[in-house]
Amino acid sequence: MSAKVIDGKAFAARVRAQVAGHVAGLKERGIVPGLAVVLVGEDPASQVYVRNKGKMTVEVGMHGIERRLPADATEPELLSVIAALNADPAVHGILVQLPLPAHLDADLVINAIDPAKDVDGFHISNVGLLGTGQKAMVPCTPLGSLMLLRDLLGDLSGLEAVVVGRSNIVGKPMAQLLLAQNCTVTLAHSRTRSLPDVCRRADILVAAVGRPRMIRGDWVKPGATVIDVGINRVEAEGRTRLVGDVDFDSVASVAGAITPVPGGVGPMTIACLLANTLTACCRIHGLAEPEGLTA
Ligand SMILES: NC(=O)C1=CN([C@@H]2O[C@H](COP(=O)(O)OP(=O)(O)OC[C@H]3O[C@@H](n4cnc5c(N)ncnc54)[C@H](OP(=O)(O)O)[C@@H]3O)[C@@H](O)[C@H]2O)C=CC1
Ligand SMILES: Nc1nc(=O)c2c([nH]1)NC[C@@H]1CN(c3ccc(C(=O)N[C@@H](CCC(=O)O)C(=O)O)cc3)C=[N+]21
Repeated sequence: MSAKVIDGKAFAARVRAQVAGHVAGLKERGIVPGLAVVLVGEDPASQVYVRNKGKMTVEVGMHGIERRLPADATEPELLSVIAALNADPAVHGILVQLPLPAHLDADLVINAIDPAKDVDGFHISNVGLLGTGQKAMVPCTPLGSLMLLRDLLGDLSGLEAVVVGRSNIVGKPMAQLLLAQNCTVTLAHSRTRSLPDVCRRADILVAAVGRPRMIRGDWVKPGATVIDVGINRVEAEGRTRLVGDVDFDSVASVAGAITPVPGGVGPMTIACLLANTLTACCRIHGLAEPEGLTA
């Protein structure tokens, strides 16, 4: 192996420590940032994410709120929970855990969140603000990935970036952020022709596909920086473990740097969720925003 393994876990701990420092400062003014997480149903993978988020919210000194609804909750029921959180002055961030059960319209639900409290950055207002280079709430996973890239590479201007996956929650906002950093961006997906050739052009390769170990060493330009967003549960020897969308061993022998799974982008997502909640709280209260925690 030749690649540097990017320690997202350690970086995320530093981001959380910064957030905690700002939260302590706000407390002296009598302000406690509040993050509300809305869960519909009992998706087991979601439960882990929610538990980790809850623990870290309290750790940085924020107020954590959880609203659980049964899997068969109706749209009006869910919308009324969101309306109450929008109106609650103790709540500065609202996250509705995705995916929602199929009978609920996710776009409608997300767009019911007050954009100022939309710490996922999924509301159409925030998507539009990001796309036009205006101040927005930036989706956590792309924001965390960008922080790792800037820390490692500094100025990203002129670099070839290839993002594999075009979801609204990862691929598209990741491409927007890289474009704003003056990368030459290619957004690849399931209809992309000659995907290995496209990937081999990349100085920065971001994998957000949801296919275990799809991207292999011979798809990667020597020295490239590889960000593996994928979180896939696979069965091996009777146990489940997490693997990314990147075949770590073969890619690590070619790449210049790579994020591991677990311990890469995942912890950064949670750290950025807390950073976004802090940013939202400062904006709502008309206070100066903390530096270095936004895109
Ligand atoms: N680390 C973290 O914090 C987070 C990790 N994740 C993980 O990231 C991964 C992606 O998540 P998400 O964006 O929500 O996934 P989606 O399923 O919403 O999107 C997957 C994307 O990958 C594309 N794709 C699927 N198969 C192929 C293929 N064979 N070749 C090329 N492209 C393909 C799809 O293309 P098309 O549009 O053409 O169908 C689609 O654009 C998952 O593993 C998820 O668990 C997600 C969020 C946060
Ligand atoms: N509205 C919404 N916003 C999201 O951001 C969102 C979502 N819904 N639905 C689910 C996906 C997935 N996601 C993860 C975040 C952190 C880890 C994470 O912390 N992973 C750790 C540990 C994982 C473990 O060990 O279980 C790691 O990779 O090291 C994983 C996955 C956010 N998502």
